[in-house]
Amino acid sequence: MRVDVISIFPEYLAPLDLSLIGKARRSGLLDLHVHDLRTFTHDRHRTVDDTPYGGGAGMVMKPEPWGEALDHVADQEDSRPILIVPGPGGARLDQSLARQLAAADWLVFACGRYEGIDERVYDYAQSTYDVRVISLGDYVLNGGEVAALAIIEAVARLVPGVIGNAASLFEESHEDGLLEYPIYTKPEQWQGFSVPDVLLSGDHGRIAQWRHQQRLDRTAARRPDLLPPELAGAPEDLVVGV
Ligand SMILES: N#Cc1c(N)n[nH]c1-c1ccc2c(Cl)cn(Cc3cccnc3)c2c1
Repeated sequence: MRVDVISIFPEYLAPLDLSLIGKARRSGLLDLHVHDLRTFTHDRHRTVDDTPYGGGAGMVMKPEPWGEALDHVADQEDSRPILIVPGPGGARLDQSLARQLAAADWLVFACGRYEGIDERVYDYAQSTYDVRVISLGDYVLNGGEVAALAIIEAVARLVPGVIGNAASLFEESHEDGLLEYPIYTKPEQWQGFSVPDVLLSGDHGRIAQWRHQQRLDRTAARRPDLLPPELAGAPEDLVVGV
């Protein structure tokens, strides 16, 4: 998978050099390119913003640098990439959308700042990109970089080979609609807290059943909205493993 990120703060994307994503880059599983939007300005001050037409607070990102940056990136390959523009008004990222994006060969992220990007950039990009506006959720960030980091991590980890133990993907929260079960490791006793006996039993059938029930209980308690329709609305103590 190729990923390009355009930002006025390219150093914000430095965490993508770390851990599993960094390893995926070094192994060639992830081909990541970060571009400084100011590279595509031509004035002495490398201007990327200006006052909004119609008045209003804050500044708007100028269309010209974005147009040049998006043309430059699109010229790198022959295929039609998905352009992801993080924005508070976008489609909310969830695991289903992450899986959809993980199937793409090429993702391009336009990380804006200020009050946002001139609307004509979205229109201009349609001829070359599959444009998607995506939000992390209903809270306010200062720009698109944090969202891009989250989306890239959520997507890249689904690319085969990025996560060493692919089996671990299947029982994670949100992968199949339920939250994850509690996990424990050594020591057996710690600060007066012990590991549930069933996990020490070696009875894999009982362990699997206990873990499934834990997932149902946790989902009922913390995220009842995620429960399958047949269990939605059931009293918490009646959400019994099915
Ligand atoms: N994704 C996401 C996301 C989220 N969940 N909250 N805020 C954002 C987000 C993404 C992109 C930008 C750009 Cl460009 C500028 N701002 C600041 C801003 C704040 C309030 C209203 N308008 C713009 C962004 C906020």
